[in-house]
Amino acid sequence: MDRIFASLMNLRSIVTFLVFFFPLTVSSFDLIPAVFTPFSEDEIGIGKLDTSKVIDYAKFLKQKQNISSVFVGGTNGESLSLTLEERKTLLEAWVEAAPSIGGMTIISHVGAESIVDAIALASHAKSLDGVASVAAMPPTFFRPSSVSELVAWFSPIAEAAYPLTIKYYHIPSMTNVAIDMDEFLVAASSAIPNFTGIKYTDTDLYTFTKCVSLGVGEMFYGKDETLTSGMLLGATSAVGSTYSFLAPTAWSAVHAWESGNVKSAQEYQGKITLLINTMLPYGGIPAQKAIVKMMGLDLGNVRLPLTALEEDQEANLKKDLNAIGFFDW
Ligand SMILES: CC(=O)N[C@H](C=O)[C@@H](O)[C@H](O)[C@H](O)CO
Ligand SMILES: CC(=O)C(=O)O
Repeated sequence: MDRIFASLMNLRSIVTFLVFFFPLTVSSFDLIPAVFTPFSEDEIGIGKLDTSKVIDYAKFLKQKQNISSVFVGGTNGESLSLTLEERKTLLEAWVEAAPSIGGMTIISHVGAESIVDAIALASHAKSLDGVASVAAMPPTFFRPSSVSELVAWFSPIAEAAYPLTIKYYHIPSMTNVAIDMDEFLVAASSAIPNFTGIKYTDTDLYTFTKCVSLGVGEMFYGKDETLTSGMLLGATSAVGSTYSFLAPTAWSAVHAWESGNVKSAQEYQGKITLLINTMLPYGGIPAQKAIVKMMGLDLGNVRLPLTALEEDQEANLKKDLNAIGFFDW
């Protein structure tokens, strides 16, 4: 008994020593994968939403990628190729899967071509117990063309999401909506009570910096190939496709940067960029789903008009990934 007590006291002094000399700086910077949507084969070859795979996906993220937040139904989730019902079902599956891995922070993308659908998705997200916040990209066919049009379109969606918070999802390479984000940030912050910032997927770092300098809202960074540049400029978290399978490397980059080890952060960033350069020629989403499959999690196909890699392409991608040493990172 005495020996146990003595060793406990020893343990206590060791812990006291560690805490005193190595104070834990708990970082709030989060890596949030923009999760892919699982499909299974169907008779007509367009892919059937397969939510039965979500639970394995959640476990994979937690156990192999040290991830506890997800961005559901965004670009890489092929949201604009899903029906409204499918998008709701998908979100419900993530909400149901979360407790099995001890909880997850779930951010739901609710943007849609019809504002009516976007409002319906925002209300649906709010109605579920387990969605932390939402984000919305603008319509891409009839596009808002000014800050005021964008605020006018965004406001009712934000209202439907209230009291959940909402971010604007800026991804001009896909939406062709290239409105000045610093001006929008100012206008949206004053007009919309639950607006909390921008998920920023663009290479224009000047505008990103202007947004950060305004000091209103959070800026989520969406270009994995320059994650650490985003951190330097003031990103508060990052949302990206590669954090479904490259998170250990990305976490190393984040931690190196946070502990002031710039050289090491550059090296990890270099790996992320190398992976993306290797993967992109095979096509973004199909290639990344193929990588996840090579790591033991089969999320199935993609939905038309996207097409999955042919077997030989998959083999070549694997060869290229082996050549850069990815599977040992
Ligand atoms: C255009 C696009 O889909 N961007 C994603 C996020 O928003 C990124 O996560 C990219 O997939 C990633 O940076 C690789 O290029
Ligand atoms: C990467 C990202 O944010 C998306 O797929 O929506």
